[in-house]
Amino acid sequence: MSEVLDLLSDWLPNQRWFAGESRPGRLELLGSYQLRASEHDSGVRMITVALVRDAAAERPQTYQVPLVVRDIDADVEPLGYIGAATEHGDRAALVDGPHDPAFARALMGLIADEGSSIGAGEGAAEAYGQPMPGAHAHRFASSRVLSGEQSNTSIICDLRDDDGELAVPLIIKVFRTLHGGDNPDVTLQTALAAAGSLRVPPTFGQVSGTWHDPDAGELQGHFAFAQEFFAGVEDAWRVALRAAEAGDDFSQLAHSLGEATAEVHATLARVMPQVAPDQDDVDEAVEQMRARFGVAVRELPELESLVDAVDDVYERARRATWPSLQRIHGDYHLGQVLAVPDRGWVLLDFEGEPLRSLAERNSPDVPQRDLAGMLRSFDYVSGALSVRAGREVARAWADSARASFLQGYTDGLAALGAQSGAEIGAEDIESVLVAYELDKAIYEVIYEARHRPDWLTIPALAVRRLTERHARH
Ligand SMILES: Nc1ncnc2c1ncn2[C@@H]1O[C@H](COP(=O)(O)OP(=O)(O)O)[C@@H](O)[C@H]1O
Ligand SMILES: O=P(O)(O)O[C@H]1O[C@H](CO)[C@@H](O[C@H]2O[C@H](CO)[C@@H](O)[C@H](O)[C@H]2O)[C@H](O)[C@H]1O
Repeated sequence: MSEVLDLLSDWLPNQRWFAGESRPGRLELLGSYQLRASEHDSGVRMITVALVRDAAAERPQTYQVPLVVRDIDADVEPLGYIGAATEHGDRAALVDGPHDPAFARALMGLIADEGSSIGAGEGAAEAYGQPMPGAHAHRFASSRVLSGEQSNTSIICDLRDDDGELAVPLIIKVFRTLHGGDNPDVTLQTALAAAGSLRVPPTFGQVSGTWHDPDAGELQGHFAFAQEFFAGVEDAWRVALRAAEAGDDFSQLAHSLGEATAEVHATLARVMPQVAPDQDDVDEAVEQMRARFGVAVRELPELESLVDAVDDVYERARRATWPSLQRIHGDYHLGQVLAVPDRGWVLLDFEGEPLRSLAERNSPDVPQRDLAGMLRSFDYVSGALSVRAGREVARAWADSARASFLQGYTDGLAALGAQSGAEIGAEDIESVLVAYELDKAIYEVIYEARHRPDWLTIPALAVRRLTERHARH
């Protein structure tokens, strides 16, 4: 395995989902579990899923790396090729599992058959497949990795029914960074689907498991999540960008997006716990915002000059009456929403902000965090077009989308008879919303500084604008 770990140390930093800042030191193998290859997949010697830890990193992370070991002369998808290693005295090709149909087929089978895999030897991990009650498994036909920037790796599985006709495909998201505890992407979407919500894709099933962490001991978490895939459907980011570029009115779509958001919040409030916040909860939330601003100043020192203005916004929110806390989306933006024909808006990726701890992301939160996320996204549409044009464009478009979205949310809650926030004054709600909008823009400063420096001006300008607009007179 040491040869494989060396190969992975070189390969890992080039992956979009690698969370470290530089090449990892020697990776540590925490455990592994094996999947059985089907007789349909020839030339496969082994399918093993390695759980490796980048222990030398400032914040050590555990990654899930499925590996398909194939004959050295196998025809391998170039994007998935990791390298050659010696296996039982013989050279073999190592393939990143999601890029290999043998892994996709085996993973889908683990879920559909409610299978289990107990790794062998020291540091063995365990994995359990669990189908959603009533989910029907069609026959695996082929698979491919979803392209695009992703924090995880999603595999699209094309399926065939008993008559050999193409059936609705599946998307299996393989979580790359593992944490002990529930992954909200799985728990929230499964709860929404079980409640009959049409605002998330139908759930097919999940893989969860256990592994040993040298610091934390025995951990349990989610490894993969499978849902129906809406083929050929665009996300709202692309729809909105095109509309703004063409100067097309987006207010009806923004209004219905607000209604869909209200529907999801109302369902989550019904099926998951709700908590009335006390002053300690509020203080802690505001403290997290202040801490985040500190991190952003380290990424972009020019923000230091805004410290008093930022604090004014947060202090006003701290003194406000807050709405009930409940489970929310957590990292809501236009890229997380699909416009599905005959179904309407469908929400994806309930994992929460990748830069927050899992414990935070699994706690009841403020619905305004989601509203703020989407408002920031309208600003990003204008910002992305402005970066491209070299001058400010589409600001009126963003303002109109913003107003329609908020109106749609209010109308949606009213239509559902949901009370969230209704007992609280409009001024208090506004103070909380503005604080979360500012907090999200500050989060985006950190995110863009680390991932897309060309876009850093978009949230940086927003921080300035939001603090100016809400400065105390
Ligand atoms: N069920 C689905 N149907 C169609 N497209 C999907 C589906 N799930 C995800 N996608 C596409 O995959 C992209 C990434 O999915 P997401 O869950 O956000 O992954 P990540 O956590 O890696 O960012 C989405 O923006 C969307 O375009
Ligand atoms: O989708 P992820 O969970 O990976 O979210 C992260 O990446 C997003 C970018 O892909 C980032 O979103 C920011 O950019 C979007 C445009 O690309 C914009 O619509 C969002 O409003 C903006 O926040 C997200 O913040 C980050 O967590």
